[in-house]
Amino acid sequence: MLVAAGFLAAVPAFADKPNVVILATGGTIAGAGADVAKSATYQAAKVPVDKLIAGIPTLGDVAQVRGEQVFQIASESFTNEHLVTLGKRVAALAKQRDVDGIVVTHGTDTLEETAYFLNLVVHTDKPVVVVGSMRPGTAMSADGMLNLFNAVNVAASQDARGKGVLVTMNDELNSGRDVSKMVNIKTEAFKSPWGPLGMVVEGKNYWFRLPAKRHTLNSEFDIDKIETLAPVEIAYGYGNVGDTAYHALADKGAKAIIHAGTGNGSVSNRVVPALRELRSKGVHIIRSSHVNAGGFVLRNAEQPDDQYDWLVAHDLNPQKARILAAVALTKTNDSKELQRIFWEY
Ligand SMILES: NC(=O)C[C@H](N)C(=O)O
Repeated sequence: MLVAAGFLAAVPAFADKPNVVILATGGTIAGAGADVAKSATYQAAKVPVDKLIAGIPTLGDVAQVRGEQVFQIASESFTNEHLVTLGKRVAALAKQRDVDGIVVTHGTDTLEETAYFLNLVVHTDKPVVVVGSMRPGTAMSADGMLNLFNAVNVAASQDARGKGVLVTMNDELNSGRDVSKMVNIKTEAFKSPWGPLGMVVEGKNYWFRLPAKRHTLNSEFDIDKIETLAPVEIAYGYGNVGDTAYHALADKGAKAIIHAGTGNGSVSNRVVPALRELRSKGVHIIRSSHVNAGGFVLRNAEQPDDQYDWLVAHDLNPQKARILAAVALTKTNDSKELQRIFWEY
């Protein structure tokens, strides 16, 4: 069962404090290891949200906090159905007058996908903050406690409103649109290719820039009108690549294939004929780049997108491009419209 929503925990606080709801989905921030030395070998998604909240008594000084256990999973197991369920819950809470901000605790493996998804589909200017940790709470120097404390502070603050979905990891305030997991073993794991929006230090936000792309209230996508996401898959580009994966994904019903390309989103000449054939059968081909520090793919760079009617993901990495395509295809199948959406979001 996907949903186990329900009131689970509350931290006593003064009535004049902002109301923050923590939606817990699992991940390492809810992880547990066999002993304090186990910072990397542990089990994710073990600790319930009431225990996470109880572990940070100072949260009560910041906000009236209550928790809901939406899922208890490692984030690599997130599906489109999880995204839609979570998005609808965030949107419903954001409409409540007695909710000032929302925190989503999440595994870090797909945190960047969920944060971008919520940024695209939840119509609110209230702070929505997605947070995880790289070490379980049972480990020495666990990072989840401070990350969650920061997230609640940001969700409770007026100055975080209208900035889109945010991610608080390692004291940085990053846009959910831009941020990506860059390394899997350090607490400084999340970076945005265009830099953080700000810092959160000792419960205070320090802002340096604003998101330029459309999000939340200014988005044409609305989770209240979305029941299912379009099937979009990713295939990886590398030396000696063949076209088997592309054909297999299309045969299984992919409406779009994100080409996680080399360099400029380049496509091997061993693959080009297959992609042209799939496009002629109606599958959208979206070129992105899997370069580590952030790609930048332009139309007609390396491949004649205008001639082939392919799309480019611009600076979105393959997994974020999948999210945008899966959302956008719920509204349009027109390639010009889809390309406009990729420039605007
Ligand atoms: N650090 C983490 O949270 C990793 C974990 N596999 C997850 O994404 O749930």
